[in-house]
Amino acid sequence: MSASTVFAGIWTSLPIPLTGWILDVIQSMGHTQMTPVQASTIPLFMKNRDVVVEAVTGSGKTLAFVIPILEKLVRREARLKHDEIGAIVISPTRELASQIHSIFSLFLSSQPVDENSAPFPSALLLVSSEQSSPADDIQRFTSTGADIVIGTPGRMEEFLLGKGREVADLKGLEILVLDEADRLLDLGFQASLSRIITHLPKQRRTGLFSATMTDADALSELVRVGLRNPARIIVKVQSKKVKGGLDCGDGHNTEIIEERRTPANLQNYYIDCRTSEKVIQLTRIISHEVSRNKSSHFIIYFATCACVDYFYKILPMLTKCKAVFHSLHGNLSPSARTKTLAAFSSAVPSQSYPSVLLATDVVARGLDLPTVDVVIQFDPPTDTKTFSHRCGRTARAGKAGRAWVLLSGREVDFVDFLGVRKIPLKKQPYFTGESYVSDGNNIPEDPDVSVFLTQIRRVVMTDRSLHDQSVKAFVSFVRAYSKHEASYIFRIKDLDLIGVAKSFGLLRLPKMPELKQVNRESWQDAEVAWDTFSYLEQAQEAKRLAAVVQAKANKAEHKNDLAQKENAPRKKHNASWSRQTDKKAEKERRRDKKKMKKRWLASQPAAAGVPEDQVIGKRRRDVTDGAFEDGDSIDDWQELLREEKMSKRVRKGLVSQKEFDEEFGELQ
Ligand SMILES: Nc1ncnc2c1ncn2[C@@H]1O[C@H](COP(=O)(O)OP(=O)(O)OP(=O)(O)O)[C@@H](O)[C@H]1O
Repeated sequence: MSASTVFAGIWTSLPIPLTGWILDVIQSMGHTQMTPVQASTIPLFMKNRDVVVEAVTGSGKTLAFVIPILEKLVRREARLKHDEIGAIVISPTRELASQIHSIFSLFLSSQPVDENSAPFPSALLLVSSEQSSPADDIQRFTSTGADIVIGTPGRMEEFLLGKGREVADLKGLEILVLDEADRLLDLGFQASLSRIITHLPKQRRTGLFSATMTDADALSELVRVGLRNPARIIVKVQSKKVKGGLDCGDGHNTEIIEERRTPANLQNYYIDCRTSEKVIQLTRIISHEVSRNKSSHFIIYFATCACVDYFYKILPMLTKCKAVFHSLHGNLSPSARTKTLAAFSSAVPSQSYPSVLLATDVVARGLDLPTVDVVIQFDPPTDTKTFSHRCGRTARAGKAGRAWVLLSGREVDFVDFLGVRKIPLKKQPYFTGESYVSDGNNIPEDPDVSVFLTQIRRVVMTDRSLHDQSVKAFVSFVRAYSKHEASYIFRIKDLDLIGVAKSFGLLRLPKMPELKQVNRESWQDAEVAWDTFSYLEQAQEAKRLAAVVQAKANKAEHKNDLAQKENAPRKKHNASWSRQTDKKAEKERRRDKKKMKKRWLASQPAAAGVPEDQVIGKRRRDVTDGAFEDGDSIDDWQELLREEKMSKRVRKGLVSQKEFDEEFGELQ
């Protein structure tokens, strides 16, 4: 660590002296003194206390649990048996778990050879990878044994509660460490963590470590994680701030001491710009950092995996310097992630070839990349804790570092929001270009917005898959934006979506509900021959062409269907017209019958008080006698009889009027 770091004494000043070879390894790392978090945590954790530790990023928390774990295992009266596990460390990401594993390996590989006892076995790493399945984890454990097991929650659960149950003995477990504990106790990991913890013996020490372990987190989780009477260790950072204008009468400004939750050597800046100007500012920050501060190692954070993928393709065309770009996010395969991280961290960047890692929050926590000079948050994170962790990838171990965040419009309120949480930010003026003219009051949109838009579009138009990626990135960004924790600052309705579309260099606006009400005055689609706009990749292009043919066929079919449908209603209309005429004819026929019936009834004895059924009987007789001379068919008269009967049933309530009407139409 640099001279500006406050150290907390030499290693030999610890109340319980460290084992010789462990001390040697620490010295070989170049760490001559303890950091404050190490000086306060190591003695307590070694003395069987549970601990809840909060100290800023890059302050050396890893050794604060690695050393006590090793010391506990070394000091055991009896060595752990082959199938026994003595310590478990859980971390939220595979990268962080691997990093912790490599530190344990450094120690364990340096143990002295003892003729009387076997060396401590290597620590076992449980993370997802193409090379190692959960079955391999079991196989590695049974063949070599492991006193220390490190892993991500999912894989750890699979091991401890799955097949590992049959081969691993947890009775001797002495320590459980949750690194980035607040993240592990978040909703996403909660269920898995609870199952693991319930499975572990209660007689153990537990340590929770994080840079953002707030009191609320710690207290609410103590019971759940099974901590007993823990020691709460908070390492505070204080920095001097010159309060301008507070003149004490001697012409000097007053210096005040302020507490902060970010490393003392981290300078945190924000730039207020339009959404459409974000990419311009990003490229200018990189140029500024390279030329002014000789920075060569950058991490740039984006909101989503799709944004990382897209800007990984676009940014190299826009940055002035010849940077080497890397991309890392959770949708990449484990081996791609490992390769990228190795390439980025081992790169020997120079001012002329800076190394730039584009990433999502999968790289926000815990990763120790000591050479990172600058962190740029292209998109602000969804919560303040992540803000600290992202910034904390630079200014580690006492080194200087700078972090930048781009904020637009109402988002600037986020600065005060962070200030309250002891994360101070300084405003940095907008980086202007050569053609930028401002009249001081009314600042126009940077003319380079249209220059960049044209440039990005030119690139996008070289390959249709870039267009697909741009849309995917845009949509994913809008969706992510609406999930911000500080939703009253990051409001989707305040977001300048056209500005976002411009900075993404979209060729046209996608169809999405968020864009429905948007004023499109300042937007113009790119001129694209969509039918011939092709994919560079042959298989993908062949698929597109096949889809075009299919779409044409579908269209023709659809046209046909439409034509048929257009005819269909006419037919229906005709049909109904003809039905109407039929109905009319039927009506007339029935009216005639009715008249006939009336005439006939008038001539019957019913009029003289003869009961109805007898009348009908008489009628029937008359029918059969051929008493009617007007030539109506017998069928008609039979129907009249049926009708007569049914009307009687209606009157008795045995048949409904509706049924009657259905049967005899408007005869009534
Ligand atoms: N006593 C020490 N003296 C000098 N450097 C140290 C010391 N202890 C650790 N370091 C270095 O400090 C850097 C940061 O350490 P570490 O990764 O443990 O930080 P951390 O507090 O866990 O950070 P984060 O919160 O980001 O996970 C590492 O490069 C490590 O080698």
